[in-house]
Amino acid sequence: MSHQVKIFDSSLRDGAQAGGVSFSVEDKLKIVKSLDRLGVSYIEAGNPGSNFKDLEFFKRVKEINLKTSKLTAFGSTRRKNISVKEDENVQSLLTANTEVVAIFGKAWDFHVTDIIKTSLEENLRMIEETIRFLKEKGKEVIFDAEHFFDGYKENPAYALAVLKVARDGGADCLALCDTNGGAFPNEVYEVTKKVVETFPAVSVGIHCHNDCGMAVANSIMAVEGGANHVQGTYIGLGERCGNTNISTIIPNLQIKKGFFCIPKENIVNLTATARYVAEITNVTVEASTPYIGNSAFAHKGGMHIDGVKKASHSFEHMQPEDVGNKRRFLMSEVSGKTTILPMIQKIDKDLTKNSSQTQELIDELKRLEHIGYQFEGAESSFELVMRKYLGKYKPFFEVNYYKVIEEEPARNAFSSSALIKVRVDGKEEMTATEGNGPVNALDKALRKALEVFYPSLKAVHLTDYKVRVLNAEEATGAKVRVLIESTDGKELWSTVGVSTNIVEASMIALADSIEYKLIKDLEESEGGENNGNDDDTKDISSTCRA
Ligand SMILES: CC(=O)SCCNC(=O)CCNC(=O)[C@H](O)C(C)(C)COP(=O)(O)OP(=O)(O)OC[C@H]1O[C@@H](n2cnc3c(N)ncnc32)[C@H](O)[C@@H]1OP(=O)(O)O
Ligand SMILES: CC(=O)C(=O)O
Repeated sequence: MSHQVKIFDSSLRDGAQAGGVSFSVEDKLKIVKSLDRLGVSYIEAGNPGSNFKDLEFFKRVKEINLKTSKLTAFGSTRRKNISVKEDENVQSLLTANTEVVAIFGKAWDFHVTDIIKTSLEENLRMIEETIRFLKEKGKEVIFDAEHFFDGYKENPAYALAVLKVARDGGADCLALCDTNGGAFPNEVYEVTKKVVETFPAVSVGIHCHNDCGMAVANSIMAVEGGANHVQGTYIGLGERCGNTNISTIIPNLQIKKGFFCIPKENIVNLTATARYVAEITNVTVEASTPYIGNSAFAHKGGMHIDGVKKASHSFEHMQPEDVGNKRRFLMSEVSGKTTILPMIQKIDKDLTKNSSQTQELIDELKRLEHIGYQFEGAESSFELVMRKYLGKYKPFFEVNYYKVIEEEPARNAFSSSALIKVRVDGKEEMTATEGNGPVNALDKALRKALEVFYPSLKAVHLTDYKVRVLNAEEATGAKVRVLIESTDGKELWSTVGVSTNIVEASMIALADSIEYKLIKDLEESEGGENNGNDDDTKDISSTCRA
């Protein structure tokens, strides 16, 4: 049986100290449930002495029957010169009524004398008495030795004396905190090893901040030094530069180093949990986050994609599915033929890497990217380029004419109106609509006109619209790239348009989005691929205008 490292998640306490984060009680309850499902040992869910929200949370969390995690309330030792019983913060920890409490106390003599402004002896009493009191109340107590590494560097005897009184008070775990995030892995290893040797009968934990980008490395080195409890936040959120990222530390310890952190069958849920926690927290997980980020297994360089297709471990340290993530191949000007071949073969299965069309299409991809297109994330637009080039394209509609009018001040909620004329199978349809901006008006007008012929478009709507200025030095004359994301409730797809005119760039992306949906519908109804009109046109100019 592998050695256990207990995972202590503080997303809802230290994570809540991150700029831009504000959890509601409902958010906290949802995150508690998902971390419990994942199987972390402890969930430090709030600071009842700090605010009303956390007090309400600790009342309501009783409704949840946790299966694997122990709920933990966080607070400080008693204040100086009062008894523990008189201390409101300590009382609030009891009110929270959790099985476990984590309390922090100063381990750096400078903080004792200059920040909380008391004597070194009183600080030791504050720590020991608070822990003893909480133990007498039947709590499992984790002692967070705040600033332990900085304290140890300046006054090791005092830092160790702090741990000794915590141990004597009955602490179940001594968590060594790199509160300022300035420690380096070799120091963390040496100091943790010394603490483990000095206090062999008690669990030693590690709590790192990421100010030097070392939080995960430092936590690993603490475990190497004998720590068996790691604190952090699930997606690395925390004050300043964040805390040890739990979604990184779990696979590092469990998959790479052979420790037990969470039930084996839950490792596959690491990515979904990260996305869920991020969604509830209302933040975006950095795409490059190890293991669980959207780009953690995304390959862009043509040679890398070629290598991965031949043998995935040529450019991947592990299988993405093992942590519930996915491999992605990104299409761009640094792609090679291998990258675009699957999409080409979806349209024409007889083409190969050596077909002249494959080379011509990769050249076209690079030409379009050179003039400002970006197909990474807008593969649907390039699929249309390919279909047109390969003659596997049926023009579902033509836009004969459009006009957008802006009116300021607006007469009503709509400041813009659009007039559009489309032709489908020789029949013309003209519509006008209003919108809260020119693109909104155009989008509505285009779909309204085309819904007459293609009712399935009623289900399509935009989920994202992004504009990027490509050559800012041209100021208002600059070229812009518009990326839109659409959905029909079943699938998401992205298309792109480029022009010096933002309305035209949007129109290109909107028309591509509709074309893509219609091709998809046709393929579904035919139960296979759309072979279009098979007239070998190589006109791609109506999709991507140079
Ligand atoms: C490293 C960490 O993450 S530790 C946790 C830090 N997290 C937070 O601070 C978030 C929650 N904090 C809060 O809501 C508030 O700061 C409260 C409710 C705890 C305290 O609020 P206030 O009483 O108004 O005090 P304030 O925040 O201004 O100052 C902190 C006080 O705590 C004292 N203090 C700080 N650390 C400790 C400690 N380890 N033990 C005892 N007292 C401490 C300080 O000396 C200061 O006391 P003073 O008012 O006598 O000077
Ligand atoms: C306890 C804590 O959050 C710290 O010292 O960083």
